[in-house]
Amino acid sequence: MSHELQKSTLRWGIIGTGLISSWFLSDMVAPRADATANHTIQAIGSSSEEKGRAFVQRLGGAATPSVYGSYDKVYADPEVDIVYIGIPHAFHKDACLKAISHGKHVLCEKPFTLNTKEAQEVFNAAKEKGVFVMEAMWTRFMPLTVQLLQLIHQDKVIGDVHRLFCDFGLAMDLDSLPATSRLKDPALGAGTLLDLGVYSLTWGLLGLDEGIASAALTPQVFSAQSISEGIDVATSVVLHYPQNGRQGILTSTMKTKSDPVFARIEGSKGTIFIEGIATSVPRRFTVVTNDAAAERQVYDAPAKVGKGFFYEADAVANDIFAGRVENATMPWDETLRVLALMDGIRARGVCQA
Ligand SMILES: NC(=O)C1=CN([C@@H]2O[C@H](COP(=O)(O)OP(=O)(O)OC[C@H]3O[C@@H](n4cnc5c(N)ncnc54)[C@H](OP(=O)(O)O)[C@@H]3O)[C@@H](O)[C@H]2O)C=CC1
Ligand SMILES: O=C1OC[C@@H](O)[C@H](O)[C@H]1O
Repeated sequence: MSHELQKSTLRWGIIGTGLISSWFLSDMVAPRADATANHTIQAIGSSSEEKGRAFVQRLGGAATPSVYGSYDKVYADPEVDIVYIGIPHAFHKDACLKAISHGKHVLCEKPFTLNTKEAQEVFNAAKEKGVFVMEAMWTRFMPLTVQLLQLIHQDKVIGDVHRLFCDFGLAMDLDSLPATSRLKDPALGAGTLLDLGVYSLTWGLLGLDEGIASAALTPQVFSAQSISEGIDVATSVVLHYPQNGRQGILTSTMKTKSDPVFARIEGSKGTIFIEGIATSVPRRFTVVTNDAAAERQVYDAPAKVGKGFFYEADAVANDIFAGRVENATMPWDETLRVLALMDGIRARGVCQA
């Protein structure tokens, strides 16, 4: 690395000033009683300095970052420890590689890259440079997710898991969006699988099997995608585990909004219902056992301070302070595994919408 990392505070450079960067930044500057690391917003990189300044002003708060009218200046800023990449999917790989080449650590939004090959290139570069890199799959870091997985896999509150259903649907009026929107333009990596289905797939993988990365079981995958104007507007995936007969039915769509109860996990002793404002943000789950006399158990997320991006950010900071280049909850092999499944789903074939 080109500078000595200040051990007590992780200094973030954010590239892109769209929706996710605004959410991430506001979480980073919000005071929190339960923080396990300190963060500061050191720099913002935008396609224009004016846009970057308006972004900082709009968000207000305590952040007084350097504002640059280019991403390159963020990568080159010696005061920046880590680059947060909040730009369209198609640009993730290049942004990661540029940040890494300047010796920066990287937290890159989901999907990490467009495909496995790109991700492997980034991880190879990170390995060579000795920097930390992680896909920002924030849902995995939320305390409610961690608690849920503990109850399923260690405490076995619903016995043997049989099936898991998960949906992420948003009703998007694609006609009203400009052709350049990241949600519409195939060249930017648009489509439900990479944008929304990655969460349904994540819940399926985590709920049906306690192993991740190389410790995970390999499921058979069946899938169908509805393609319209070059992007998948709906994707359905069935995971089948021949090892134990478990099945996951995992869907994403741009046509309709998911029910607030976005997932259901059925086991030999009961069922768990997961709900939230989006499939990426679980706020509550309910355990209903087959024992008719038993009370249903409701588990809520901790009282809301921000959106919840600080859980992943704290984990990243603590890894970096400890000298680790990967995170145990979202290691490189896990990102590669999810991308490989999505590569296969897209290669498998499609129907016109
Ligand atoms: N974790 C989560 O819950 C969420 C994650 N995401 C992820 O975050 C990333 C960005 O999504 P989101 O913030 O919604 O996207 P937006 O369209 O709101 O913003 C993207 C930003 O990227 C920059 N950009 C660079 N090149 C382009 C281009 N050709 N077209 C459009 N924007 C460009 C722009 O910033 P500038 O002009 O300042 O450079 C723009 O504001 C994606 O990977 C997405 O999947 C998105 C929403 C939620
Ligand atoms: O990650 C996401 O979650 C929320 C959605 O609004 C967004 O399109 C997607 O990128």
